[in-house]
Amino acid sequence: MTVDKEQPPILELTDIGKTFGNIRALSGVSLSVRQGEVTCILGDNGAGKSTLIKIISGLHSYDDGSYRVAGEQVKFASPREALDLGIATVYQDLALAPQQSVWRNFYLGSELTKGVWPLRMLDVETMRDTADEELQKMGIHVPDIDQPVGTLSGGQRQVVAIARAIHFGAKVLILDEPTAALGVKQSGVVLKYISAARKAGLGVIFITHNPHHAFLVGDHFVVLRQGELELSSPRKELTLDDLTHHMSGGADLDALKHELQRIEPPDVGAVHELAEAEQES
Ligand SMILES: Nc1ncnc2c1ncn2[C@@H]1O[C@H](COP(=O)(O)OP(=O)(O)OP(=O)(O)O)[C@@H](O)[C@H]1O
Repeated sequence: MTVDKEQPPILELTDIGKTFGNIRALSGVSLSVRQGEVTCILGDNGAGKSTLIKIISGLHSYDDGSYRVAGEQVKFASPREALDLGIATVYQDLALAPQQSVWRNFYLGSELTKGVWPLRMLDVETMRDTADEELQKMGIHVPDIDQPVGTLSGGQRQVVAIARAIHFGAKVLILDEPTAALGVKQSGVVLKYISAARKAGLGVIFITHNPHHAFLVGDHFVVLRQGELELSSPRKELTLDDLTHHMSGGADLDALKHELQRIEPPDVGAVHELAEAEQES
């Protein structure tokens, strides 16, 4: 899909601030998400990533700034309101029922029924066939649509959750550290479906600690540091080295390097002599 840069972003956050008591979790954070693009949000523990996605998905309100969806100012009172505008979040725990079949999980919370009360019943056949069809359409091959979702690999479970969000009309897909608990091969499976979601025209927000994973699929990169923007850059203005540098402290790391260069290195020989003298005495 070609992205029309003149189109307004589907999500636009400007100068967002959030405090919890006297902890300032976010301050002056601005972010635009466009359809057909993957926006990566990176940052260390406590940087504010979760707080930011919880604001975007309607779990938290924001204290300062503005949040627009398709140009309209919003202040969500619940995740349901965000979902109604097509903002879907796939959390790390996936909210799947491990003992239930793949197709049942695909429809979890949105089950189809047939017949009229008092004979209303689950429309098992349609759900089973549609889930199978939808997964295949996205190129997701699960060995058996009837197998419990808990028997799939971590990567396959992630992609079932992604396919489900897309099927139920997500325009923006928020993925909360989907590769964090996965090995290289399984991470590759998930990254492939992040690309597929972008190709399908969704705006994808990919939260990760891993600059290598981000750089494989990202169009725009945001690094948070202690609740503030350390970096916001399109792919064409950035290398993987730049991104890794910003992730590992950026300006602070440069200052430390500079400081270390100024300090005389310790005289290791003198330290040995001192230790020997102490042993002899
Ligand atoms: N509900 C809350 N109450 C109080 N403080 C909170 C709350 N949620 C987050 N914080 C604080 O806000 C800051 C940002 O936390 P947040 O969880 O957003 O970071 P993060 O980047 O997602 O970290 P991690 O990668 O460890 O999940 C931290 O100092 C955290 O302790």
